[in-house]
Amino acid sequence: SSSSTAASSCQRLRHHLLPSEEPLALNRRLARLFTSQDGSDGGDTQKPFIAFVLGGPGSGKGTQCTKIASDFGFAHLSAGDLLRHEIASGSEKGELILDIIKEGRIVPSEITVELIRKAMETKNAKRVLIDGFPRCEENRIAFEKIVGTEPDIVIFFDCPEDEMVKRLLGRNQGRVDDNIETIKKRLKVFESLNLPVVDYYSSRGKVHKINATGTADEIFEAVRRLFSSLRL
Ligand SMILES: Nc1ncnc2c1ncn2[C@@H]1O[C@H](COP(=O)(O)OP(=O)(O)O)[C@@H](O)[C@H]1O
Ligand SMILES: Nc1ccn([C@H]2C[C@H](O)[C@@H](COP(=O)(O)OP(=O)(O)O)O2)c(=O)n1
Ligand SMILES: [Mg+2]
Repeated sequence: SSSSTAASSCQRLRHHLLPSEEPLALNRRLARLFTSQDGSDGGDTQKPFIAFVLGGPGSGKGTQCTKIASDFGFAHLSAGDLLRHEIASGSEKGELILDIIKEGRIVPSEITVELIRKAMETKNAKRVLIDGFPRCEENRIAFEKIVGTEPDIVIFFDCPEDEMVKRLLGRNQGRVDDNIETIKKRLKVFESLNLPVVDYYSSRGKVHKINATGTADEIFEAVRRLFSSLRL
């Protein structure tokens, strides 16, 4: 929005301010008004509501995100899909990403965060699900630095390993990493690098743990309860 709009808003808002109010307090109040959650500014200046969606490989992140997106009006950004899209583009960066994904390892944060940042900018959505990210502390710190914000909530889908393995072996999407050797590596990487990120957000009171066993519909009942309880 242009500065003239801001200036006229400023004038319109003067009567909300006390005569004695300090300029700093005035700026703070204006900033708050312009970032209010009422949706009146079309999403341009407003910080989106961000949910990180975590869980082991095969825990059902993608499946549940599709449902959340359609029922609660979220944009769904899958870090894995963004990386696979880069592979499919045939770029040199894509070749590097493919080599890493085949090994079950984590792609350098600057690559993934840049893809997420661009996708967030393009979608310009008020509510965003970031699926499969951050996968490690390095991912988390790079996001905070480059995007300059933190998630509002973190969803963690808790699923036993044997169930995850069963689901991944039955996924049938032709993925280069859904074979038993790579799956074993991904599970190790999940435990050693991704669980610490969940612990970090737990200590900050942001994690909502959901039991990810049962049918997709049963799990979504718990997910629906959670999202219905949020002030979005
Ligand atoms: N609750 C569930 N029970 C059984 N299979 C499931 C369930 N949720 C998802 N799946 C299937 O398991 C596989 C992995 O699910 P997906 O949503 O891709 O998980 P993630 O994104 O966490 O790897 C997919 O083939 C999906 O259809
Ligand atoms: N933040 C991320 C997300 C995914 N990746 C890579 C490494 C992961 O094993 C693959 C696949 O991720 P994806 O989230 O699609 O996989 P799952 O849905 O958990 O089965 O992509 C990454 O390097 N960094
Ligand atoms: Mg997925």
